Amino acid sequence: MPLAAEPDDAREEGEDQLQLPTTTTNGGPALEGLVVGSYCHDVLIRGGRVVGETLGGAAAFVSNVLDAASPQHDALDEPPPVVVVAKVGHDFVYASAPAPARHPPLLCASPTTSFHAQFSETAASAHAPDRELRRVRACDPICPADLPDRRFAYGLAVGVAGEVLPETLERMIRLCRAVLVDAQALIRTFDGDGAVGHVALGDTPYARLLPRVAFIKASSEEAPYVGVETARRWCCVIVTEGRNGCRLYWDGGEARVAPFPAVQVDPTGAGDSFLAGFAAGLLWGLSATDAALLGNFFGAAAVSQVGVPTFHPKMLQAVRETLEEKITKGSSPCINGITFTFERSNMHDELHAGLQEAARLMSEQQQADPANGHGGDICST
Ligand SMILES: Nc1ncnc2c1ncn2[C@@H]1O[C@H](COP(=O)(O)OP(=O)(O)OP(=O)(O)O)[C@@H](O)[C@H]1O
Ligand SMILES: O[C@H]1[C@H](O)[C@@H](O)[C@H](O)[C@@H](O)[C@H]1O
Repeated sequence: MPLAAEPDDAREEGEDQLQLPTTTTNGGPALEGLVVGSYCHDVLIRGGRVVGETLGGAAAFVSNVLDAASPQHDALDEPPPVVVVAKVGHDFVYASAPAPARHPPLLCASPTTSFHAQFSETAASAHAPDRELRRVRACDPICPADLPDRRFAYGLAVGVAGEVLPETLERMIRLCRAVLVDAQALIRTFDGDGAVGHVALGDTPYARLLPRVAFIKASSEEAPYVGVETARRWCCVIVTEGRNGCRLYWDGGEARVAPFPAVQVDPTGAGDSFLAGFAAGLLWGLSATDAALLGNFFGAAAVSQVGVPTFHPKMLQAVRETLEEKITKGSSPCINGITFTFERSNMHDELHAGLQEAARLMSEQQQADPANGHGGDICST
């Protein structure tokens, strides 16, 4: 399978002079990540009433998880760096929220992207959306020239409003050893009213880039537009299934990965947090199927709070201890290898059990602080 495990070698003139990732004190390459996608304003509406206004944009959820869950570098005692390329307007109201404060966006003359999420009064089903999204404002797209001129260990293309242009994704592929893509960045359409729809990936200019992407993640609703059977010939496809966990499809195999229990108060950002947890799992050296456990864990954490979640230090400590205990010292980050391992390892079930313990701490935290997440339950009827 042509996984882009090395920086893409079809480079443009001048790109050979780009700075390679700096090396760490132990001689290994610094696993710097590149996240591309804009922050946005989310307005949550239910029964015609605004029930929440939050920071949104996949980049906010993704960087929140990567900062919390990436393995710490032994020598530096801090997670490897993540560079976020996001755009907002002067009207952006969340500049001091933790994720944008750590990863400041580029300021544009156009307004911040804004979504209205209309929640259904009835429970969602497997393939029916739990909310209808409308893009009411759109910031400028992110262009290739907005990306830093250096190489990264991995990249996440996580647009929400069509801001990751095909040429920007192509540039990411050139700069990053492995690129993970959220299908929502590629297949969303917006009608005159801003209502979000989907187009078949095969009919977009992104389709030709798929063989140079390592992983594409889609929700069950988006999966038919991605075309799992075709896409899996090119890269590993991950389909998230809400409270049922997820499935992985690669050329020659597939796996189902069990979920973690959660009391869902707001589904927003579940897919974003899943993808970041999955990437963090690869950084820890897990196989793709094992890394999806960490994806499911952070997806469950996201739905337990309204907006971008806050992780309790005890819960994060439990996650780290589980990973440190299960992962053999010296195992190299999967994302940094020549090829990826997809199959579940023989410690998959133990890893699930260890993370389940951390999930228990998370739900205790939620019960102790029901207002956690800025204002209650968006979902229940
Ligand atoms: N109710 C839930 N309970 C436990 N885990 C959940 C729940 N909902 C979502 N998750 C976790 O989050 C992952 C992503 O969820 P989902 O499939 O709903 O993505 P999505 O539709 O892209 O989400 P969003 O668009 O809201 O970000 C799931 O694969 C699962 O691991
Ligand atoms: O903040 C959310 C979130 O990033 C979702 O993943 C995306 O689907 C929405 O468009 C966005 O408003």
